[in-house]
Amino acid sequence: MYGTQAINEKGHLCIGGVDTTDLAKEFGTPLYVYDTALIKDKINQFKEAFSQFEHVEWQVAYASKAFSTIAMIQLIDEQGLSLDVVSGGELYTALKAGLSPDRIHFHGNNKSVSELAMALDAKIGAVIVDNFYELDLLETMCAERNQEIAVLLRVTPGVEAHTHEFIMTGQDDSKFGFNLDDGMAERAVKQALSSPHLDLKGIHSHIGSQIFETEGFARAIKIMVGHIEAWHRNFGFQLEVLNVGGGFGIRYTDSDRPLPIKRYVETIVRTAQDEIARLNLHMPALWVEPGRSIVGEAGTTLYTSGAFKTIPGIRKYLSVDGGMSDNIRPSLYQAQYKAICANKALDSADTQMALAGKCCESGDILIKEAVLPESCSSGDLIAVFSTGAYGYSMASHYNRIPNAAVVFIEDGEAALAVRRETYDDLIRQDVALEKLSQRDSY
Ligand SMILES: Cc1ncc(COP(=O)(O)O)c(C=O)c1O
Ligand SMILES: N[C@@H](CCCC[NH3+])C(=O)O
Repeated sequence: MYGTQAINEKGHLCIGGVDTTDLAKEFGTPLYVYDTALIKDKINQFKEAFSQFEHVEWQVAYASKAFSTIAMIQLIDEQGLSLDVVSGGELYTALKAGLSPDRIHFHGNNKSVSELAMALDAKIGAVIVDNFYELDLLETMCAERNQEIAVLLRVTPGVEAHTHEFIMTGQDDSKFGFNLDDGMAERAVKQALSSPHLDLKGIHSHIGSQIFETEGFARAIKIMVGHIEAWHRNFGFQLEVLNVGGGFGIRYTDSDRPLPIKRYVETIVRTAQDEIARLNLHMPALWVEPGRSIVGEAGTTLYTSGAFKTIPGIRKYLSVDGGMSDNIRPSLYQAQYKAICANKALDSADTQMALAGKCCESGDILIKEAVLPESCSSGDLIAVFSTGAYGYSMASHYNRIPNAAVVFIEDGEAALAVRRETYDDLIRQDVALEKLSQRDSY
């Protein structure tokens, strides 16, 4: 159980005081349900952990790739966090939600001219520059507009985080960032410092995602600060911001043992303080970019079960009304999840079955070895936990399945945050070819 989750006297899973069977009736399934009290609790854990350190400036920029909607950005705004965006779409959502542009940081390894123009028009807080192509492009665009912009440079510290290969990002062989080892980062720092329109504030690294230890962050900081000291000595680079990215792990299944948020933050602050003091540098502001650790555990997906089949001696398949179209992570990363039968939450879960999605793809299995009550069958409500990060945001229209609705729950109230797509929404952008519409019928 996570956050405000509880089981009521009817044996139904409740979130924020609301019976999930009522949610399913009102909003339909599949349904992404967010426990906003838990999101706020995670945000507070970051704030409290940083606030222990009196003389440290910090910013927590929520990584909106994990889950970006107008309602979510409004919540981030209300909580006073900054925001990391990685595309024109995420930037547009943030601006439309009313977030102050100076709190927006723009990431991405291939920002287009129009995306950078949108960022410059809005006068966002910082662009995190990923490569030389972007460094040149941004300088040219700023020169044309006679505008200055704050930048950080994304560097790859060569640290391999202990996580799935596809979500490791800090190693040398990566599409992201300037390598520290081969001198590319140093060249980029020199170029940015000599650029009349780029205000180089600092450097950024992100070593990966769903990380369960603090050592990788400490190593990355030590490596980065070592280089910063050399750049300071050699050409007077003054670091104002050290951004160590996101990647803090969460609990998907009972075997996941994430560290408390406080532990990650304390390691980051103490390592930075120690290294900065050791090398006699000026303490920079510390920025982090958590995505998953803010929204992951707060999201639960509700499905209705339908078809089932039992292959004697092999396994039972119970299919639900969603799948890889609303949660690609099991098929993409072999990610593990836990489910319960939300309308039979007090029945003992003792029967192993595969929880299958409805997409036309053998790999569309949400949980290969789900353990559910034996009686769990068609027409039941299945809750899959910890789907708040990279579920909705990575949803697809595969098999032309409309995107599920999103509700936010707080204090016994459910508020619709994203309407369920309709079939008409699906074909809204389709253009019928005139030539074909006018043809004689065969
Ligand atoms: C640059 C950057 N910052 C932040 C994040 C957020 O990571 P997480 O959701 O694991 O906290 C990511 C994604 O992994 C990222 O690439
Ligand atoms: N989308 C990934 C991780 C994000 C990678 C972003 N750099 C996941 O679901 O775990």
